[in-house]
Amino acid sequence: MAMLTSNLLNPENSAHRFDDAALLRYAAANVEGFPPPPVDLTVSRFGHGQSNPTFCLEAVSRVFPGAVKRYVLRKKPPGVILESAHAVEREFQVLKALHVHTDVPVPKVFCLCTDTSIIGTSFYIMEYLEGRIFLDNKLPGITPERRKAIYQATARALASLHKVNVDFIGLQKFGRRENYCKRQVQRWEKQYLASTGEGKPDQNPRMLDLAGWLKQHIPHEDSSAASGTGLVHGDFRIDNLVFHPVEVSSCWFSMSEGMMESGIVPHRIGKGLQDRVIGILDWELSTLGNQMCDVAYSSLPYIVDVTLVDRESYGGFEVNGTPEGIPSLAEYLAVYCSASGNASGGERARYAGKVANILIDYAWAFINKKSVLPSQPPQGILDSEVSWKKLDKKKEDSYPAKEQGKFVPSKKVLELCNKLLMFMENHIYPMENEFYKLAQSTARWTIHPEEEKLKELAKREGLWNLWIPLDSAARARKLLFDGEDHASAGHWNDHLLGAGLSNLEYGYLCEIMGRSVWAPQIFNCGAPDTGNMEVLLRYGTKEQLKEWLIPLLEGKIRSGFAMTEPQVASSDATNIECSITRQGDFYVINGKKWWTSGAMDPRCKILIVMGKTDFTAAKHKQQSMILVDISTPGVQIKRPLLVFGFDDAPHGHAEITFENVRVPVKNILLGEGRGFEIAQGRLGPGRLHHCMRLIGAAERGMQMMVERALRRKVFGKLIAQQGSFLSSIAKSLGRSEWMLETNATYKPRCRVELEQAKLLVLEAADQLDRFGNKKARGTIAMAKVAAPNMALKVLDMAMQVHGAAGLSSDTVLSHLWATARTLRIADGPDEVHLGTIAIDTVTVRK
Ligand SMILES: Cc1cc2nc3c(=O)[nH]c(=O)nc-3n(C[C@H](O)[C@H](O)[C@H](O)COP(=O)(O)OP(=O)(O)OC[C@H]3O[C@@H](n4cnc5c(N)ncnc54)[C@H](O)[C@@H]3O)c2cc1C
Repeated sequence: MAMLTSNLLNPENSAHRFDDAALLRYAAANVEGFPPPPVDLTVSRFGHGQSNPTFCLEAVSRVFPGAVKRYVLRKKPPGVILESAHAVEREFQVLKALHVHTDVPVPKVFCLCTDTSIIGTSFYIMEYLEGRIFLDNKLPGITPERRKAIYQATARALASLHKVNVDFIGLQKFGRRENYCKRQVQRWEKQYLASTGEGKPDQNPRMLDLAGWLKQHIPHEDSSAASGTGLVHGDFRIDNLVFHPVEVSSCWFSMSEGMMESGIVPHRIGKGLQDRVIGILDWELSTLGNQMCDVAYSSLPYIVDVTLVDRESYGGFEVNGTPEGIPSLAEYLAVYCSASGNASGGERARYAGKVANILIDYAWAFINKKSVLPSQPPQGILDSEVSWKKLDKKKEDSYPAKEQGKFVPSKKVLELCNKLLMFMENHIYPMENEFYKLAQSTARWTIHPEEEKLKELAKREGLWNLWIPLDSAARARKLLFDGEDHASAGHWNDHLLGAGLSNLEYGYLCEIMGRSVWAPQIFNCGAPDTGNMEVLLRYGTKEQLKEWLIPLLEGKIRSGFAMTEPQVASSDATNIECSITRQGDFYVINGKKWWTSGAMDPRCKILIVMGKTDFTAAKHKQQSMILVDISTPGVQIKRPLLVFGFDDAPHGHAEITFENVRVPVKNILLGEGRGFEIAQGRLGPGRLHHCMRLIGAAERGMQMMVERALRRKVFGKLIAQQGSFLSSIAKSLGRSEWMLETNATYKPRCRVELEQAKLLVLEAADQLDRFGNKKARGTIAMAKVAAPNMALKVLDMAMQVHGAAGLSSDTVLSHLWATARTLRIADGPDEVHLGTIAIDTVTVRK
């Protein structure tokens, strides 16, 4: 049975009696909303738990006696204790950071008092959470259905805290991330040795063997501060969680307009939030470190049962049977994976020696087991909202190495993929809301400070300028460093000229970046900068490279590409009218451009402008490209343009006029009349990147669609379970195609189209690497048609499954969709690519 929080209260323990008057004065001054004096204060102690003593303060206003307010006070134990033990200050710090900056369920903290004159030790006061606490992890007296939900909620709560990015909530110095397991084992061993032996309980040699084994089997990632490290609770178990207080009983009816229209009888839907965790308690052992330790510790009931009764077997659920409804260990771990993304006395202390020996035995038994997870996904898990598809996806996402095949990433690329996936999970997705918030505020045309910090982090992690193809990097290196000091060239090799990847290799990485509209720029891989840098790398002079390419490669400035003009059909670049006229040592530019992406960005310093230097030359020799410093007199940004209402702040798409803009002759790229040639070069790799990103956007849409379908119930069933039922209903009613599409069939269909498009994009990248831009153009054109059209379909279905939320700005779907839609025009209209494909096909046939 569940205990309510209030059932765990005992009358105050004399060892912890306070000076009520001092405490009242302190609370009135420091606790937000504390009843004004005169107040009667009752202090009772929570009986459960054995760490920092914890009390309930009940404040009753004498003026309004009905107004009872409850708070929780947590303090250090009285008497002399180790400096580092019972650090309520740290608990306060972590709770505050989590409550203010994240959705992790924790009580709100009001104040930390380090003045020992108030109650004798440091303490803090926090919100009182009335809810259910399950002291027995077998959940006796609970229905199987609720047991399942409770364990799932537990796994999700753990995942939520593990997803926290400590760098963003001020906890980056909360502990040392690396060598957590190693330090833990060393500490246990030391404590065990100190508490056994002469005059104390006997030493168990198997414990020493166990410590030795553990030290030899520390997971290799433990030594680094990267993957799998972050905030660790340190004591995560079900009895440290407060669940929503309402017992399950209520159901309610809902009838949407759609149901009324279709005449479908409403079903009982939704069982509410009763099994939601509303508070994770007891943060005394929290720190930064290897989060898998929390996962392992929370799985302990499956392995060993250390409740305080004598019995024959201390085996956990896996030995003595899992109580009906409680998911298997594999299922529990699946939910976790899927969602991620003092001892102030007490009975337990008396049993510590016995418990230690039981744990030693079970630890050895567990070590000798082969694997925790079965080779196949657990059956029936779909019913419990968990997506094995998502786990499969995660497997996919971890890019396991294979041995052969055309599109098999190398080990180096695999490593980069895994690093990038981790970066997305840890740094990009958690920041998306923040970035959107700023982009919708009045400060929309400014840069979020975290963006620049993340860029630095990406640089440090070697995830910078990955788009640079080998040949372009080689040219830049030669131009910039030939005859110069090798040390500085070495620095460049390491940091700024990419990772020496081919276009195909970059394809795998670019796809991952495309999953968030905010990601590419963090890795200095965003449009139009990559295309512009590519132009400079291929065609720039040494001087141009030094002046503009270097700051672009460093991510210090951004750039725009100004070709399209409002008054002419710009898909045919021979139409453009902007003039670039030579006058002595200068070119003078006059014209009007629009849709210059990135020009609104405060960091945008340089534009590549396409215009005509000779209106009388041959059709494809009239155009030139020239570098224009955006601050040159005569350059005027007129307005940002909107795409389906998105202005894409702070990046933006600008309308710009050029009035007698004078730029030095040295700014011309490659030479007069070479603009078309450069445009062809720029449209190769740079634009294939769009296709790669679109694959990523579709993957994200697909993943969100699946998650939603497995979570959301309509008419009494999960959307994912509606399959054939609704299909046949839809058919018999002759309803529109989406009804058929959005159910059993949509996922496989999307996947087929996505895989087709992905292979085509990879093929185009491969051809680009092997045959060059010109020969690969037919396949590139195919990819440019296929990718946005596929992404639009997948994202459209994802939006459909999300209902109204899919169309709102509360999910990333509508923005991803809008971006994908622009690319059927912005990347050159489909029709132009189809024309290229036709010409290419005819030429090949001939
Ligand atoms: C979000 C966004 C960002 C952009 N960013 C930039 C940028 O950074 N820099 C820049 O210079 N431009 C940019 N553009 C502009 C983009 O490159 C142009 O819109 C595109 O080249 C088409 O030119 P247009 O709009 O003048 O259409 P038009 O050339 O007028 O074409 C209109 C339509 O005519 C049809 N059509 C065209 N050619 C053919 C054909 N051969 N056969 C059959 N039908 C055809 C197609 O249906 C096409 O959509 C951006 C556009 C958008 C929407």
